[in-house]
Amino acid sequence: RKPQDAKRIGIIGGGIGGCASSLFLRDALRNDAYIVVYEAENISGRVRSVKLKGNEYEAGGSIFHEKNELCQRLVKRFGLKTLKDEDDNNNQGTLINYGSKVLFRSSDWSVFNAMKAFYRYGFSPLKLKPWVDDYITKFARIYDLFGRNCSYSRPSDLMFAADAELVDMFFLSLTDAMRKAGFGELFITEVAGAAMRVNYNQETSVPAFVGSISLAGMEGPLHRVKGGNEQLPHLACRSADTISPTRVVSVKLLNDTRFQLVDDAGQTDTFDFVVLASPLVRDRTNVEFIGFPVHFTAGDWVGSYQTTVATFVEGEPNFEYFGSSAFSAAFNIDPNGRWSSIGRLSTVTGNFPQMPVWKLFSRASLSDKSLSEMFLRVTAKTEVDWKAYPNYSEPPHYPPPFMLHSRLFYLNAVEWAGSAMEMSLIAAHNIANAISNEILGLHPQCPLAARTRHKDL
Ligand SMILES: CC(C)=CCC/C(C)=C/CC/C(C)=C/CSC[C@H](N)C(=O)O
Repeated sequence: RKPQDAKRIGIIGGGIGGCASSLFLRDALRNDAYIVVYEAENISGRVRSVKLKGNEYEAGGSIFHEKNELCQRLVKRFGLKTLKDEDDNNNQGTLINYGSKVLFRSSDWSVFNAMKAFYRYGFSPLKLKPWVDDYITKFARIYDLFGRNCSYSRPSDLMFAADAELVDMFFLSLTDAMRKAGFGELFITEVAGAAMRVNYNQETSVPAFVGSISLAGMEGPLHRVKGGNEQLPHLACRSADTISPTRVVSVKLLNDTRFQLVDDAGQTDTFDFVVLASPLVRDRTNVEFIGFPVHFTAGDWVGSYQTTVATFVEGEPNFEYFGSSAFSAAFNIDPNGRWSSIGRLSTVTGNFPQMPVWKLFSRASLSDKSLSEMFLRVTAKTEVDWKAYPNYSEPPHYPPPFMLHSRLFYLNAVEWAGSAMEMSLIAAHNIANAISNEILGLHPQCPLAARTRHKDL
């Protein structure tokens, strides 16, 4: 094709999903596409590190699972290395708390610990890994589907094509799914509760799909990119022809095949395909849609996002406040607790600074008074406050479609199944397959989608 014939693709949002969409589209379409990524704030979005006293720490999307193939492939492709997110050799134990009451304490997986875990939770700890691994294996069939160029118009269709059981997990709470699988009540409340709190700042009443992702994020093996996860979106975004440092304020349907985007600098551009790679958030009308059918603009797919505050503190914790002697990490399952989790951090290069640095997650900003109760000494601190994840206990109760309208895709729909770096890459790959199949006239033979079974989707 001549450059002027290249299809124009506008990507709204330069987080890991938007940047990966650009990369996967470039892979599939080479010079047949002209790609613009709009990002007014920072490329890499919620996959970001913060600086404290000259060192950098992961502040947002911080880990991926060893079996997360798309993350692994990008790491390899960009010539990066990973750090295994394993305990440092100075691990001083992990606590599960209800406020300042310690419910369970582990030091490492010694025989003694296994006995303690058995005493409190029975056989449940032994069941966890096989249960989570089974879902990870089912989930991994997505990579075969992508290898065949398959794409689906909804997250539930994609999951169903990988394995029907994955979709069943959208309709059960984590608590119910774990009960059904024979896990004990105390284990669900405390261990699954701790996983949900540290990964999503939410409870086990959320759908089992995101719940099992959160357990996978506790079980591991887990990795992160040496030097910082944000390198992945930054390097992926190099595949775009233009990065526009502006915010798209409206998407207008010009006719059935073209869209007009207007940004906050007043620039207008037209595109053949649009990828919305930014969450549709209630009370924060980020993009106006003009000229679309009414059902599209009714807001059924707009949800609320959970505020998570990450506070980074260099200092000495007041371990007594957390009801214990020294520890490396603690999770609080009290739903009204001031803090959700606290853990000692290593830098993005894997070093533990001499003066320990701690990351606290909470639902609201921690006042100086609270911090002075939690720490005997604070020598430096910084805070990142963001709408980190969907609020899974509020609508939409199952994920919105990827395809909002012919040739208009919503990447962050996938977050309503589960929010994780790999999930954004999966949505990006699915959308890139859909767009490139249409441009190249490909019609791959793909397994059936969910609606044949789940009529309500
Ligand atoms: C369906 C299941 C059980 C797994 C799917 C595979 C998958 C997406 C695993 C991801 C595990 C993981 C790294 C979870 C962390 S959750 C969010 C976290 N706080 C972060 O992004 O840093």
